[in-house]
Amino acid sequence: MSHNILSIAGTDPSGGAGIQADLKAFSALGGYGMTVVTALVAQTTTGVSEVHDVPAAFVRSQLDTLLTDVRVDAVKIGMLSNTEVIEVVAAAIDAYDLPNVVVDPVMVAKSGDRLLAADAVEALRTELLPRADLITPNLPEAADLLGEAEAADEAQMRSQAERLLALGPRRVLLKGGHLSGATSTDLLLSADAPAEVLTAERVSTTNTHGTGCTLSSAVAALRPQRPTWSQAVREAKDYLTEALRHADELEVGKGKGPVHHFHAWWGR
Ligand SMILES: Nc1ncnc2c1ncn2[C@@H]1O[C@H](COP(=O)(O)OP(=O)(O)OP(=O)(O)O)[C@@H](O)[C@H]1O
Ligand SMILES: Cc1ncc(COP(=O)(O)O)c(N)n1
Repeated sequence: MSHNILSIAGTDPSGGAGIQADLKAFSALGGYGMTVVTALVAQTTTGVSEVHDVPAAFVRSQLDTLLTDVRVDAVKIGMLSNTEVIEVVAAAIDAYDLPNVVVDPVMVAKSGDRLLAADAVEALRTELLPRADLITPNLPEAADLLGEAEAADEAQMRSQAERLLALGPRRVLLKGGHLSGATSTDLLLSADAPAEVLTAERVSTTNTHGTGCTLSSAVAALRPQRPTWSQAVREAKDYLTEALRHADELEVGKGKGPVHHFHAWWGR
């Protein structure tokens, strides 16, 4: 059986993050990829120069057009720009009863540029988080969602993940990529299963553009093919680590380059 995986996100012309990264991960992991574009972003490995938001009504039009035709087996949600777009996406999750909803609460690109309006964090917290089967915040996003300081160690990550779970998502994957050390550790917390610590070797590379997009998309692609969320998340993390290990083989741009999707797949 084939699986249709939808990305609702913004673009990256350099192909390392956003919808372009999502499609690469879906394809490499055996999903049929589809997209609803929320924002056109002029960005590359060195940063964002301009953002052109797609009007919320046209995001709705893309969703309605697609979802009245095609069955969706999992959804990855990335950059949503503003409150209106968040409301449209939340309404579509309900109206079409979308399954396996993975929300990557994208707020700020690695370059420091904002991808979500500051006044839209509240809508993300109240409208989208409770509709998510899994959320995948990094440490600054977790802090922003909770209105707290950033976690500085694994113990603080654990207590923040618990408070994020209380905001309504079925599961939380809190990513520790922004901490330092020999390993890069994430925490998976859910209401109905024991907490899991996912540890991987910290790959020595500056080519980390789109790691968050890749991880959340890999989970969405794998979830319909695996019996549990835990299994999908663990394999997605392995996939990302492999893609990071081969990132330096690519020659893309002068800044933080992308991870290597297809090599990651060949390595499996
Ligand atoms: N150098 C690295 N080596 C191995 N894994 C890493 C490295 N950097 C990040 N990761 C992993 O990549 C995933 C994304 O991590 P991170 O916390 O950096 O998220 P992010 O900031 O959302 O990514 P992005 O900036 O692309 O949105 C996590 O699983 C994290 O553990
Ligand atoms: C459209 C879009 N979505 C998400 C990210 C975050 O990825 P990163 O933090 O690695 O730049 C991005 N840069 N662009």
